[in-house]
Amino acid sequence: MSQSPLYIGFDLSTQQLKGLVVNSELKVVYIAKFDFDADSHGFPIKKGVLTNEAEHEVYAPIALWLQALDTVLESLRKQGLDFSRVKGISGAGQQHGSVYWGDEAEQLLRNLDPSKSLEDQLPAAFSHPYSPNWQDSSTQRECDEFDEILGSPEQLAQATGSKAHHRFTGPQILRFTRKHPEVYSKTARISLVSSFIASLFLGHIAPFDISDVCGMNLWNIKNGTYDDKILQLCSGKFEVEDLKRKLGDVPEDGGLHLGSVHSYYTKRYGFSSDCTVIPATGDNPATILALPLRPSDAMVSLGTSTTFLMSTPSYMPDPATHFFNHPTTAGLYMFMLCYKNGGLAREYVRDSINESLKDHPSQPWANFDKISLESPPLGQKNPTDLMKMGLFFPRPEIVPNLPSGQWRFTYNAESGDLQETTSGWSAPNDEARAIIESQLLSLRLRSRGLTQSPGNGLPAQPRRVYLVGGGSKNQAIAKIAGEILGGVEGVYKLDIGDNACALGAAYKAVWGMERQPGQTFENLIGQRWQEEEFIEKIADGYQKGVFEQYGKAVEGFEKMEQQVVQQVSAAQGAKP
Ligand SMILES: Nc1ncnc2c1ncn2[C@@H]1O[C@H](COP(=O)(O)OP(=O)(O)O)[C@@H](O)[C@H]1O
Ligand SMILES: O=C(CO)[C@@H](O)[C@H](O)COP(=O)(O)O
Repeated sequence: MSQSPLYIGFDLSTQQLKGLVVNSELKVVYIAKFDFDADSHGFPIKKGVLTNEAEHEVYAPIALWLQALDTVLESLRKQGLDFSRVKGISGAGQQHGSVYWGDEAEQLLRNLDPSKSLEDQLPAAFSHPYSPNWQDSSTQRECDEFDEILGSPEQLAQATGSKAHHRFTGPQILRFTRKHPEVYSKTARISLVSSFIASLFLGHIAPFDISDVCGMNLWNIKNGTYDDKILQLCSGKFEVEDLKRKLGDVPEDGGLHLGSVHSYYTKRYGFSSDCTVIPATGDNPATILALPLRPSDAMVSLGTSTTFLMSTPSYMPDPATHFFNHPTTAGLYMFMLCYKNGGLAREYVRDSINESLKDHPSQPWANFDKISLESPPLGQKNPTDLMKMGLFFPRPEIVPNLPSGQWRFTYNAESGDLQETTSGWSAPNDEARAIIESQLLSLRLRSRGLTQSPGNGLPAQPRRVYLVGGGSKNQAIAKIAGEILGGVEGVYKLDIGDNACALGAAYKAVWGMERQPGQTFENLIGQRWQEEEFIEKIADGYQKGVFEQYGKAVEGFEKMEQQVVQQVSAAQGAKP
């Protein structure tokens, strides 16, 4: 029994690298974490990234991730992991980030020396030492060009699953060709963060993953190929064939055996030489693999970003949302909403509440949670009071596309009257519940086309809402999520809380290695899944009355967003 196989999932996210080990029964046996700000040395980063505010650039040093990988493996060894039992490795990478490899990359990867660290020997493999981060918003010009190339943002979304977004890899590459033309011409290959993780383990450059490639604005989802017209645009003044070589092929099978782990890992850590690398995917696609998700379920990932995820057989792209190929199952898609102002925006409110109370409790969220739970929905002490709602964006937002700023409104649900005002607002306390509500109302507004009535005359809503990511520990958020999003069976959290994407990546490795011919991910994981052990109900879902009241608030919220977008466009002199 001691030799039973183990599988590792790595999660290379914005603020940390995690390694999580599971057995064939899907039980977690080891977890190691490297927090970029707290545990790294030699990088002047904040929250995992560097910024160049003048150009709205956000990027991460790649050498930091190399330091993190050896440290996480070392930590697993110290915990007693017998690496020889590990039969498969997969990973989850923050989406859209790109890694630029130079001419010597393949040779350096092939000849990794186990007596040296990755950080000591790989920096020369990169033509550029930084990876543009998903929080970057430097590519407005390129996004405009991408949105036009097929005729409209709608047509780009129809082809690639998304309209152009600042963080998407295609616009980022086009900007790179303009800002760093010499470096681009010296770049042999481009990886996503996901394929970068797989490459480090393989000892050569791994292909893109079938789901994560959809985060580039380059892949035609229905045709299953790169879109030639878009590639032509993306290559800028360079040859399109050269860009194709840099990007490489995209295998369709998310469980493909890419090859065995490089001898660096067998010699340095004791991995078995038959340990197999399975394609790593994006952190959001990996998150939906952390449980056998049904098409009627919703997941909300409360990480640095907030994302809303559903698995669906319907491909219904729209400029306000994202569709990706499902990471394991052909014919299914992942629907996603993504917000930049997630965890860090909530932290600002949390910190200003602690500051105003001059109270810095050991559990920093204690005051924020207490105040949110004591505040009535939408700030309405009486049903006739005006609803309070706002937008809280310390960083430029994705949906809606707005610059950083704060806007506060009151809304009369009976008359439809909406007023921009701070009167009646008591800052910062009213902002605690308001920021949670604001983020969740936006999710409800944009996902309502995908939910259905569960029957018995109930309104359309998810069957269950699963919360994952760092914020899933938060009781106040869970309660308000149930009130706003509903969920006939309730709001749940995974037993492993904020490690869902690493877990999904580990499950992907289990499936890749142990599946029978033709066996789907859902079938294999569904058979081994132990609901009572793996998930916990943390809040009620649908509650009659409050759900309907929030339904009225969604109408006001939509109006409020439109008004702010118009105001900002008018101020910028652009059309809305
Ligand atoms: N108790 C809590 N309540 C609300 N948010 C929390 C709590 N604990 C952690 N967080 C949030 O979780 C975020 C990190 O989540 P995580 O999923 O680990 O991040 P990543 O984006 O790096 O994957 C932090 O930004 C923090 O604000
Ligand atoms: O840009 C997106 C998705 O489109 C982000 O969700 C990134 O994938 C980073 O996620 P976290 O670090 O917050 O997990």
